[in-house]
Amino acid sequence: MTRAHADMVRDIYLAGTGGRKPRMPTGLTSMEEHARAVLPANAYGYVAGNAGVGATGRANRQAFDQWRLVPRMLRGATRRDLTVSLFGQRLAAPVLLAPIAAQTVVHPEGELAAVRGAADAGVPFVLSTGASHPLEDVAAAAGGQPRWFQLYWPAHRAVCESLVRRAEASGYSALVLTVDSPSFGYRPADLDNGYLPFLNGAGIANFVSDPEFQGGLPSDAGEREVVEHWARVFANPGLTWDDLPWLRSLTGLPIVIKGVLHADDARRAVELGADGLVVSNHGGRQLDGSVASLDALPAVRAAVGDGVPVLLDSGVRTGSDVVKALALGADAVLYGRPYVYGLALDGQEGVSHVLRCLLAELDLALALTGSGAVSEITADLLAPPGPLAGPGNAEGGDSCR
Ligand SMILES: Cc1cc2nc3c(=O)[nH]c(=O)nc-3n(C[C@H](O)[C@H](O)[C@H](O)COP(=O)(O)O)c2cc1C
Ligand SMILES: O=C(O)C(=O)c1ccccc1
Repeated sequence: MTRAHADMVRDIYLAGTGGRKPRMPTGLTSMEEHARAVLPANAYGYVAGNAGVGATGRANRQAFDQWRLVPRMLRGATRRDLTVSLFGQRLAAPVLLAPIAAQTVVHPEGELAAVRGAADAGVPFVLSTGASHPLEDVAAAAGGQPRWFQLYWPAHRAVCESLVRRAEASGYSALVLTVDSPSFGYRPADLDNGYLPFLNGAGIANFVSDPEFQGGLPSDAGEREVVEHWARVFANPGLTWDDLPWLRSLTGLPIVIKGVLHADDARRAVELGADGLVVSNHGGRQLDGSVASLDALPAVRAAVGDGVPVLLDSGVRTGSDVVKALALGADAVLYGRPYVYGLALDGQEGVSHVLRCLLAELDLALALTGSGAVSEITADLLAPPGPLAGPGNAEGGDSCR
């Protein structure tokens, strides 16, 4: 990296003096309202929607808001090193794009544009099993840039193995096994809209392109039969920890378990061969009323010790949020909905714009906390959590969008 990310901010200020404005908003929480204005209501509801009354969605944001950073002065802040190492891979920043299914519902190019935007910013992309494009096509669009594959473990082991082999063959360098969705949560927005993206084909590309999946279908199967077969194969509510050694024996790729919130589950995952964890409540879309991810993080970190990579998602919006997550024990974060709003607004450009904003803000947050490198972010940057103040927070804070 030849220029600090924060140089982008200076460029925008300088451009501003010439009367030019950036085409997209730079406020990372305002992406959402801009995207809402351009998206059909059902697509917006699918992305922004939470489970139940949205209690966990709000809790995710409140957890970030109640921690305050204590900036440190005069430590020298000309250069910041944002890079981190995970599973022997060097990352430009402690940020990856979260797996988000069915992205053609917000932009016709879907994950192809998103992965290109991620590659522009040097940020790894985590592709969902429920992607709108086959994983091989997304790998090709990524060029040489790093990518991980998120696995929803199908009901049929042959399909599971096939997805893993395809991911290996296409250069995905880690598997993210999501364990918090034995079934999808109770999501009123989608239920009210009668909107399930996979029903119109947006989230089943990795299945219809899979030889093992195809093998379970008559050759003349119609659309309805394909979706019904998908519904049988996709979900695996019977999965238990006892299945994990089979996956472990199947692949040499690092296995990262996503959706862990309890210290005992974290320990168990690691005992059974997981290489890393994502502390996540699926952005408040699964069990409404469940604990905020950030609140669950310290106990998970304590349970597995310092040697195991622990990532966090759910509610990360700003550079300061990334600093808070790292200060509380995360090695990196998954960035979710905001990049999908960028995708909705301007495809590949929109995604890279959102990431440039995030990395610029993170770079500045390091400068302003007197941290020369990500490794210098420690718990002593945090003030004890205090009560939330201000009219916005009195109503329950930002919604988690
Ligand atoms: C529209 C949408 C689709 C998602 N699809 C998946 C998925 O296919 N697999 C998965 O593991 N997580 C999925 N997630 C969860 C994200 O990976 C991540 O945990 C969540 O978005 C974090 O919350 P945030 O975006 O509010 O920060 C999805 C989230 C959203 C918003
Ligand atoms: O909406 C989700 O959270 C999700 O995980 C998903 C997965 C597959 C298809 C559609 C949504």
